[in-house]
Amino acid sequence: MPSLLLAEEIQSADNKIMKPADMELAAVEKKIKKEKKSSKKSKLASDPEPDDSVTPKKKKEKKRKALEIGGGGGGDNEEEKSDTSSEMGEPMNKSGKKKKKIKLDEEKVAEEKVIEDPNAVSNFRISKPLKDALKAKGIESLFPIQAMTFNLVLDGSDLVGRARTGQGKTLAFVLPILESLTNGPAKAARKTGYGKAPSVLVLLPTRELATQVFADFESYGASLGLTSCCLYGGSPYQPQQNALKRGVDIVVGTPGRIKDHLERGTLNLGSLKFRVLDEADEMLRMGFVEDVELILGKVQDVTQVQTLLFSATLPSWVKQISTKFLKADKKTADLVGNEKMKASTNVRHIVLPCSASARTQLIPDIISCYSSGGRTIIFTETKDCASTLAGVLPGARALHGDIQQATREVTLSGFRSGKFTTLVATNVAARGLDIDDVMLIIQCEPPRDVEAYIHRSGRTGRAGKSGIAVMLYDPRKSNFSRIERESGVKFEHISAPQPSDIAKAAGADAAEKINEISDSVIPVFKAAAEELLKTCDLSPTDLLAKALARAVGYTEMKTRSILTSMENHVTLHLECGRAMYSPSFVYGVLRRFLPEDKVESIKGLALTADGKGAVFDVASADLDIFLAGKNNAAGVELQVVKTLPSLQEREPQQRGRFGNGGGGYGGRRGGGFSQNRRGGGGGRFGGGGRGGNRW
Ligand SMILES: Nc1ncnc2c1ncn2[C@@H]1O[C@H](COP(=O)(O)OP(=O)(O)OP(=O)(O)O)[C@@H](O)[C@H]1O
Repeated sequence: MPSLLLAEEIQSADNKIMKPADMELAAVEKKIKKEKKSSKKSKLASDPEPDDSVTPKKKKEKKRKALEIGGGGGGDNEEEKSDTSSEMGEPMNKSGKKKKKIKLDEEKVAEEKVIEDPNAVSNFRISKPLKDALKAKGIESLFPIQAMTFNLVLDGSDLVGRARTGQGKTLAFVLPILESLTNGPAKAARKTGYGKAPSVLVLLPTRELATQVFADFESYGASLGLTSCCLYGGSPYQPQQNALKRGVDIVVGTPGRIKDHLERGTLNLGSLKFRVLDEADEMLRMGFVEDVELILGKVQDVTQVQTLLFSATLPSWVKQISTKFLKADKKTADLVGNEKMKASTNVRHIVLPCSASARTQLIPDIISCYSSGGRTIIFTETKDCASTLAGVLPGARALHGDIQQATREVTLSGFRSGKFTTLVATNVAARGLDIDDVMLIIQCEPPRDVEAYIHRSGRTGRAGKSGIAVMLYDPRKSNFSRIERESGVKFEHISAPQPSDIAKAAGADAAEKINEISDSVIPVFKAAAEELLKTCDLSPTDLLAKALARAVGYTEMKTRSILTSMENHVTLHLECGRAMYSPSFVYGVLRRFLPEDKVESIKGLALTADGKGAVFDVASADLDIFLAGKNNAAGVELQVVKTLPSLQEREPQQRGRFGNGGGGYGGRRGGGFSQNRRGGGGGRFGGGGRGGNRW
């Protein structure tokens, strides 16, 4: 039975199972030994053994020398500087007083262990060139998943590794593989010379992710003289073929293109020492697993190959299917384990009710409220939705599987470099992508499975930074309780930011900037300003307020409903003293005091969880009609809602072949807003050919 290494266990070089506490103590013991050795040396130096042959003159000379050694150091530490020897060989301070012997004991060194980092790169069997490469990127200490698995991989184990998103799983396999190929067990078997067959194969679910992991292997591998290439679809075969012909150590790629090279005979996997499935659960899912199985099966002797599986999500079925590829004595390093929270703990997870029709107005305000000026990734369920939304959001670009590969690469590099800061993507960007300064993730609706939620929200809050993930949901069509249950996330419930809140912040910002404007503009605008003051009956303050509004792009102030986030709508709560158990019952109550056209105009009708009432949106212009009408209906309570009451959950509508259920938002017959979003061809996210690229 493979041993399960949880967060509290870690493999030592001699295969003893160490707990981090043990490891820390080992480091402490090592430090004590080092301190004792050095204190003995310094003691000897400052307090040599009494020597009978030493005459008084020589003794004085020795003492002077000892004084120099003890007191001559330039160190900061007063003790070091002033540490000198006395006749009794005891260390003395500058004033010549005897100093208490510095006793190095566990407590003292234990205090220092706070300074000593057990995960420091120097504590691991990492060669200097690789250490220097890590240091050049500011990495001096390994993340927990890396520290936990480094020795396991370097010493030859098959491994299943899990850590939450953004916790450094890539280097958890890159570092030990590179070390093993150049200074470890795989070194002898590594092929060399022109046309060498690769020793490492790394499979990823998307081209973008393959490119990203390839970049790590290429930059760190170069420090050890190892070469890599990246094989993914949508790009020319020839350069890939040339690289394989010259010979590489490491091949990174997507299954579709790797399979093509195998069929063409341009890729030989017969000498592999490592097989890695990153985002393993995705790689073993329907649509990939057949290609993956065929590719992994190309090795001649599986006993000579180490297989590593990594992901932030490892549903239970993965463990069964992975036994096909892993040795019986595989190790499991699981930093998530049975913890309830499976998503990133560095992320604020927020839900916000919003109808599909309100998204394009609401999303820019969510970005201005929550992106803190950083980058935003917006996830949609279909490619068409991604393209449509990117087309209407100022400065946004789309990324999905129907876009030409060259355009995808330009888009992603533009997003990484900050040429634009809003990316609208399908799940092609959900996993693994590591992009600096992504502060906000918006999901337009709850995704189909909890893994998608965990990976999408994990594009922010990486490497210990914080982030915000906002998930929009249409109270009538979908709910998020399953995601909440399965991900362990406790969502923060907020209602849509009101346009007035956004405008207020923008206005204050604009007012501040007024003082930065050069006086040179005054003569040009003075006449118009005087004319305005003369002809307009507003006070100067009100006039200035309008000028500020205009400056930040507002010509009117709209309200936004809290149920559907639709502008110029307001949410009402209806009760009638009896249980309200169906929408048609609610329409019947409304017909008792409203004309038919007003009844039909309500939007987003949803029943409250207590079964006593209903909420719905009405046009702000009709509010008085609704409130006046209820006075003629005995027992009817109708009021404007300030905070959304909890609503009856609805099973997400079965999405048709083309995206959603076709019904959509609005009146009784769902006749409101309906998006007939084409989902494209086959595959889970439409479009996409064989495994390689389904989003
Ligand atoms: N030891 C380290 N010290 C500092 N930064 C690190 C360290 N290891 C990795 N990083 C950085 O952390 C970020 C996340 O790493 P990585 O993309 O490998 O995470 P991941 O666990 O694979 O995430 P995901 O589950 O989303 O794929 C990267 O920017 C990486 O450079």
